[in-house]
Amino acid sequence: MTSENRDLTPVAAVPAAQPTAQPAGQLSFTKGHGTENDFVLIDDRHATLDLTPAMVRELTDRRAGIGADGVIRVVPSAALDEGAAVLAQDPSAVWFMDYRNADGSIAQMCGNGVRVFAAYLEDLGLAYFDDGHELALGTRAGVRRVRKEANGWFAVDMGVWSFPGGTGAVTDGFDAEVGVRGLEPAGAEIPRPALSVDLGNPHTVLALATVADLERADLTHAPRVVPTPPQGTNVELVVPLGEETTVDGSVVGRVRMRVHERGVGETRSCGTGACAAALAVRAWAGDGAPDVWLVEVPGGTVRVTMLTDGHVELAGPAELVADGQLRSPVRGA
Ligand SMILES: N[C@@H](CCC[C@H](N)C(=O)O)C(=O)O
Repeated sequence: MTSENRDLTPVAAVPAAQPTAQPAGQLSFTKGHGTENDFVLIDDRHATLDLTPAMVRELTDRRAGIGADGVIRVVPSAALDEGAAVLAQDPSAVWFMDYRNADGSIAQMCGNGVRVFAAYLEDLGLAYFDDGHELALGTRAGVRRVRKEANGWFAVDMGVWSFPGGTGAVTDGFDAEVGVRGLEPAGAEIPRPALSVDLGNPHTVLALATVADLERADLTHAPRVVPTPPQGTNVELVVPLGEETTVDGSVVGRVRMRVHERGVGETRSCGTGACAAALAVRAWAGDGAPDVWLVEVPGGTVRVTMLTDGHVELAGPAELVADGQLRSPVRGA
């Protein structure tokens, strides 16, 4: 089939009598991950599922449920209140990534999730990436555009980023403080200067001196951020690893990162967090710092590229690993 004659029209507009993708009492799912940031994916193309926070907690439970860092639901943009702004921005963004953290909370954006969502849409036959096709999709942070690279990675334009502390507040490179357990002897938790970065969702980046410091950090407890962000924040601990020249002569920066995610805890990767880490380290490095950064996380490596229009691009793998069906209905109690 060529790109000209594909019909990827969402089915939100079809009459209610059409069969639903998720019949009552059953829930089919797919499990996927992006650099080991893992998700339960649900095909709700007919927008029939009332996904409650309690259901999300049941699904993501690593002992009593399927287990994941979050849940991602495929739903037509036209079926959600938040989808109206997306469709006004780009009418071709017909599918919406309804992302939930493992604790049931809603987040505006998930960078690894967007890539896995794109792979899932492709697997469902709801999107294609051949012929260099770029997919527009809806998120709570606005429209995101995704393309597939020759190596199978997905590259996402993550939109406009900012340092919410403002240029004045970050002239010395910091606008917050973060205390992390495990860094100081005898349980002390000394606040260290950090930088807030907005990727549609909130991040606070703290630089550490050595990889040994990074490994010593205890992220079983949420780092203490001051001032306390009203809606919480994701905290990235980073160690800049320097710059290297690639075979094509370009210079890339390298960063090692661990993350404590809002609404989840420590995860093995965070795509928006990787963008925040690269943006912060690049700002701290000053003029002449590279525009391309490889961010090493416990679950793999992603690439972050500064685009010319004030946007940032995230690229990395997306894997679908299993399809399944819940044996008992999700109670959502
Ligand atoms: N893992 C995601 C971020 C998910 C949302 C985050 N926990 C929040 O609450 O903002 C990513 O890959 O970006």
